[in-house]
Amino acid sequence: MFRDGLMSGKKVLVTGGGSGLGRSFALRQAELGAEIVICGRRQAVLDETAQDLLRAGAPSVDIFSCDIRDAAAIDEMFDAIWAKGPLTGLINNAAGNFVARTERLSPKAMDAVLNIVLHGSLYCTTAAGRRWIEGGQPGTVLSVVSSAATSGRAFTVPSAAAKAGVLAMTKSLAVEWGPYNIRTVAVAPGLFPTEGAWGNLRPDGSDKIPQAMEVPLRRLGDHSEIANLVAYLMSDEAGYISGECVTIDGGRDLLGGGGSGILGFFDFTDAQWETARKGKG
Ligand SMILES: CCCCCCCCC/C=C/C(=O)SCCNC(=O)CCNC(=O)[C@H](O)C(C)(C)COP(=O)(O)OP(=O)(O)OC[C@H]1O[C@@H](n2cnc3c(N)ncnc32)[C@H](O)[C@@H]1OP(=O)(O)O
Ligand SMILES: NC(=O)C1=CN([C@@H]2O[C@H](COP(=O)(O)OP(=O)(O)OC[C@H]3O[C@@H](n4cnc5c(N)ncnc54)[C@H](OP(=O)(O)O)[C@@H]3O)[C@@H](O)[C@H]2O)C=CC1
Repeated sequence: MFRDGLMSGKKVLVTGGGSGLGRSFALRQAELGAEIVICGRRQAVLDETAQDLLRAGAPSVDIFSCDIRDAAAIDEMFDAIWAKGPLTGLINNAAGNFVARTERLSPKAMDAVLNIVLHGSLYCTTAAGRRWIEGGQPGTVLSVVSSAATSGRAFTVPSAAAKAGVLAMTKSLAVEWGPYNIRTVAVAPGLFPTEGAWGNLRPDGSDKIPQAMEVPLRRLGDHSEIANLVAYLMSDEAGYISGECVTIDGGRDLLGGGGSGILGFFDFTDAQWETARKGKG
């Protein structure tokens, strides 16, 4: 689909790039010639993916065990990256999310999600932007949001609120940093199977109908479809796109309110919520 070497000369950090969609984004850009940096909390996951990235063709791969809730740790990571050469792009992909009745959330539970998604994305974005501006270098920030950012989503309220914040950040910085030749864009994925999303968001009994039936195109997304979109948006071919959020969900958001998958939770019993919370769902 793309010319060989589309991403040659690029160096991209994917937060949460060791697994799930982030891993697929990193792999696709490695195939297209980008140097890759990934971070996450689990060292073993990062190590394994680093080998896959080299095999895929990345000219270099760096990994950082870094919790993006920690602004100081992020700054250290960015210093270490810049010491070897500046990034050209950042993908805010790492996230945390789970289903719960909002009125029962503890402050710690709210913070767990907000600190990863909203604070982590803002810390990483400013860590990159500050360095690009000081160095007089262009850059691209792509943030992975969801249709919850615009439509809201019941039972995952901290995530919806955080994603809305990240989308507002994207649109705000497209203006503020445009004169520095820094682009900020977003993608809003629909249903793309990953361990994290399916493990945390689909406890037993929550699917009233088969998941594919929540989608007008009658199927789930394939990782290659969103990885190609992300590669395009990160490339110079998308050089005039800024402040935009591209939805890639087979039309699911147009069903309204986060899809019919929500309906199962209205009838959840206390026992089902407890099972979901313990991760057995
Ligand atoms: C398929 C369809 C796609 C549908 C498509 C819809 C797409 C929506 C868009 C977003 C999708 C995604 O992000 S999918 C990505 C999902 N991936 C992940 O979540 C992976 C990373 N997640 C995590 O690490 C954890 O789940 C998370 C809890 C967020 C953070 O872990 P921590 O170890 O930091 O936190 P913990 O110490 O375990 O918990 C912190 C507090 O949160 C509470 N807590 C934890 N889980 C809880 C739960 N289920 N219900 C209530 N409360 C909970 C704990 O009790 C603690 O509060 P106290 O008891 O008070 O101490
Ligand atoms: N899959 C889907 O259908 C959808 C996904 N999305 C979005 O796509 C993105 C990827 O989701 P998905 O791949 O499904 O999620 P996963 O849970 O599978 O992956 C999340 C990644 O983020 C990392 N991560 C989580 N918390 C932190 C942290 N505090 N610091 C550093 N890294 C962290 C995890 O690594 P580790 O645990 O090792 O830290 C993991 O590699 C997210 O932004 C999500 O909101 C949006 C809509 C739908």
